Amino acid sequence: MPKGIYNIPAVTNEPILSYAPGSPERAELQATLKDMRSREIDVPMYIGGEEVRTGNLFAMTPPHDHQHVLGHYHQGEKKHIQMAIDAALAAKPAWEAMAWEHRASIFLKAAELISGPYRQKLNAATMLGQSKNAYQAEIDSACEIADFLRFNVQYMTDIYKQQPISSKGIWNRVEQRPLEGFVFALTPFNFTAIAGNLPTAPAMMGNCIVWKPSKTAVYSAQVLMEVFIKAGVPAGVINLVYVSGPAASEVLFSSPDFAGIHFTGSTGVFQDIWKNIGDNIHKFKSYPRIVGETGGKDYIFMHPTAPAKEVATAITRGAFEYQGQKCSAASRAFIPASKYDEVMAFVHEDLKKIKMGGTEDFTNFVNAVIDEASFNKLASAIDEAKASPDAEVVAGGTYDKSVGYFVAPTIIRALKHDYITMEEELFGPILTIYVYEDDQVDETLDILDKGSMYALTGAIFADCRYAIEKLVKRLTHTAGNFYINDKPTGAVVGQQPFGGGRGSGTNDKAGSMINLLRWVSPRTIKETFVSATDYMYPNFLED
Ligand SMILES: NC(=O)c1ccc[n+]([C@@H]2O[C@H](COP(=O)([O-])OP(=O)(O)OC[C@H]3O[C@@H](n4cnc5c(N)ncnc54)[C@H](O)[C@@H]3O)[C@@H](O)[C@H]2O)c1
Ligand SMILES: N[C@@H](CCC=O)C(=O)O
Repeated sequence: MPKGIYNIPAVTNEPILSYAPGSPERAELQATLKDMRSREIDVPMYIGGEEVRTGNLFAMTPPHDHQHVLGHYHQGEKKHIQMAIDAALAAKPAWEAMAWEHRASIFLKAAELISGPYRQKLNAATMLGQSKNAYQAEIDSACEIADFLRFNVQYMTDIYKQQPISSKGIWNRVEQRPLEGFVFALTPFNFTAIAGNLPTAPAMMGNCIVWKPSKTAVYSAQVLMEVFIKAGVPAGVINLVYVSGPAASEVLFSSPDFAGIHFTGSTGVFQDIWKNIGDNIHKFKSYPRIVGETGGKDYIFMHPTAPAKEVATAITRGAFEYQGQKCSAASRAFIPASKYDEVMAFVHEDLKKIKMGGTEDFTNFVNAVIDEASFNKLASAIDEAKASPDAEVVAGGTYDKSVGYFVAPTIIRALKHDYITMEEELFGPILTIYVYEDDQVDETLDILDKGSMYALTGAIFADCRYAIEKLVKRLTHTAGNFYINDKPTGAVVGQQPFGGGRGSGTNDKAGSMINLLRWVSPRTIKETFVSATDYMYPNFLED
C-alpha cells in the first residue's frame, strides 16, 4: 500500500544529440549500425510473456538496400490474436491493482533505458529498418519516445490529482479506473516513437494491450519490446503480434472485451476500422474508445509580405525530411506570383546540395521511401504530373528502385488549384505548389480551406502582423497543429501537443492529458461521514 502522496521527478525534453563528426555518439551509432547490419536476427511475437515462433518467416530489409536481410520475423495468424487477447485479460487484474507509482516507475525506467543504454540500438534499428538518417532517427527513436514516456507519467499524475470539491460532512473522490477489457494498439511505420506511445499510453493508465505494428517497422518494434521487458512491464500487459491487419481486426472487433483502439495510420484504414466497430457494437460489453490520428494534406501558405529564403527553407525541411513520410510533412504550398521565382531559386539551391542514399552514410539528407508499394505510387504520381496539361514537374521527378526505393525530392506546379496532388495525400517526397495572384489572398484561402478533407498541420509565413492575425483566424479549422513562420513538422511532446481534425483524426493529441483521459473510465465516489436517519426535509413540516 502507498505510504505517501508522491511527486514524480521533474520532466524535461530529452536533449537532441548532434552526431557531428568526431562526437562520441556518432562513433557509437556507427559501430552499432555495423554490428546490427552484419547479423540476421530472429524475431518472435511476445504473448503473455512468452516468445512465440510460428516458423512462417518474413524477411526484414532496409528500404535503401532491399536485397540485404536484417533478419526474419515470425508471422502469426488469427489464433495468435486470440492468445494475445486471453493473455491481456489474464494479466489485467494484477496490473490494474498495481499502485500507480509502480506503473510510473516502469515507464520512467523505459525512458531512461531509451535515452541511455538502448539509445543507439533503437536509433540504428530505425535507421536500418525504416530508412531514417541519424538526425531523423534521433528526434524520433531517442527523443520523442523518451518524451512520450516521461511526459505521460507527468500527465497521469496530473489526472489523478484532479479531484472534485466536497461539501461539509462528505468526501467526494474520483477514481480513474482503467477500461474494462483490452486495448488494441495499431501502429504505423513512420515513427518509432508513435509505435512505442500507442501501446504504452493506455498501459500506463492500467490497461492491457494487444499491439500490432506495421510490417515495415517490426525491426524497431522488437527493440522497443526488449526495452519494455527490461523496464519491468509484466507478462501479458503488452502483447506484440505480427498478424495481417484485416485478420487481426476480425478477431479483435468480435471480442466482447474489446475496450478501445489506439490507432495511427492512414485515413482509409481508420474509416474502415470505425465502420467495422460500428457494425459490431452490439457485441461489446462497453462502448469502445476510438482514438485515431490519420493522414494529412499539410500546407505552407506564403503571404506576399513573407521573406523568400525562410519559406524556401521551410519547404526543403518541411516537405523532404524523412522523404516526406511524416504525417505533418508539407505536401501543398500556396506561393504568391510575385515571390515564386525567388522562392524556387532558393529551393533549387538547396536541392542541388542535398544528397540521397543509404542511412549508413551520414551525409545523405534524403534516404529511401518505405517499400515498393509506396515507391510505385509515388513514381506513378510523378509520371502522371509529367503527362498532365494541368501540372508541371519543376524540380526532381526522378526515381530508381534498383538498389533501394529512392524517389528524388520532387516539386509539382499545379496549374489548376484542384489538381489531384493538391488534394490527396501521397506520403512521400513530393510537394505541389499552387501559384496565386497577389491580390487573390482571400480566394486562395478559400481554396486552401475547402481543397482537402484533411486538417492536420499547416504553416503560414507573413511579415505583417495584420496579415498574421487574419490568417490565424481564417484558417482556424484547417489544422490541429498550426505554425506561424515555421515549417509544419517537428512537433515536440509537452510543447506542441499533436493531432488534427476533419479527416485527419479524432484530435486526441498524442502525448497529452487529453489522450490519457481516453484510456480511463472515472468512478465518482461520495462518502457521507454521518448518515441521515430521518427521511423528512423541513419544508414538509406543518407551520
Ligand atoms: N496524424 C498522425 O499523428 C499520424 C502520424 C503518423 C502517421 N500518420 C499517417 O499514417 C499513414 C502512414 O502510415 P502507414 O503506412 O503505416 O499507415 P497504414 O494505415 O497503412 O497502417 C497503419 C497500421 O494499420 C495496419 N493496417 C493496414 N491496413 C489495415 C486494415 N485493412 N485493417 C487493419 N489494419 C490495417 C497496418 O498494418 C499498420 O499496422 C499516413 O497516412 C500518415 O499521414 C498519421
Ligand atoms: N511529431 C511529428 C509527428 C509526425 C507524424 O508522423 C511531427 O510533428 O513532425
